[in-house]
Amino acid sequence: MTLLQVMPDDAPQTVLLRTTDAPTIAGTLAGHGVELRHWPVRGPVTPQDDSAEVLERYRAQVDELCGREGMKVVDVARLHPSTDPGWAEQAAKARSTFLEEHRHAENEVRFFAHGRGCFYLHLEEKVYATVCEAGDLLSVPAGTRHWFDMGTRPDFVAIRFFEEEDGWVGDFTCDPLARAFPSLDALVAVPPQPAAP
Ligand SMILES: CSCCC(=O)/C(O)=C/O
Ligand SMILES: [Fe+2]
Ligand code: NI
Repeated sequence: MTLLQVMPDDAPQTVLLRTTDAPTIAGTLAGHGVELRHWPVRGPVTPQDDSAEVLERYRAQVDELCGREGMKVVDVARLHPSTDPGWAEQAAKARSTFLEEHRHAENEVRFFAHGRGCFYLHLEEKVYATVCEAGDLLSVPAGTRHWFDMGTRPDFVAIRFFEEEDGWVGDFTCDPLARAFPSLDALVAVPPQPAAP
């Protein structure tokens, strides 16, 4: 389930908002220029399905988005749990790549075709932890401070959209704050609180 948890950037244990309500999530993020939309999920993705086939399933939406937003490069980032020796080490290395706060020179546009991951968006003086799941299309404005957690057991397939070949390159802020915030595993382990009457 898509989830948003908002925390002050200087008090990671203080939860200002925690919601799984899709309109509330989209509305809260839209107030900061971040778009969260949904595409219908076109079937499950298994580790055996190749990336070109996954892209082909979303061809119409991908082409429309590229035309509208001037995206020229599309790729598929993915990781699935495996019993292969060395997988845990490979997963930990992949995870650490995105765990430090960074910015990109272009919009970060990602569609989850499978699994989940959490984008932590550092907007003004708050952190918006946004857990995306299959069907979520997130668009984060260029220059937004953020980091990404794929969890200790990464399982996701994400279509990535770039304006330039090197659009994925991050400019790291060297701010260690990311380490103080709840991980993806911790965020999804907490059951949603009932709404106040
Ligand atoms: C879900 S795609 C991998 C994460 C990524 O591309 C990125 O830039 C995270 O900040
Ligand atoms: Fe990023
Ligand atoms: Ni998987």
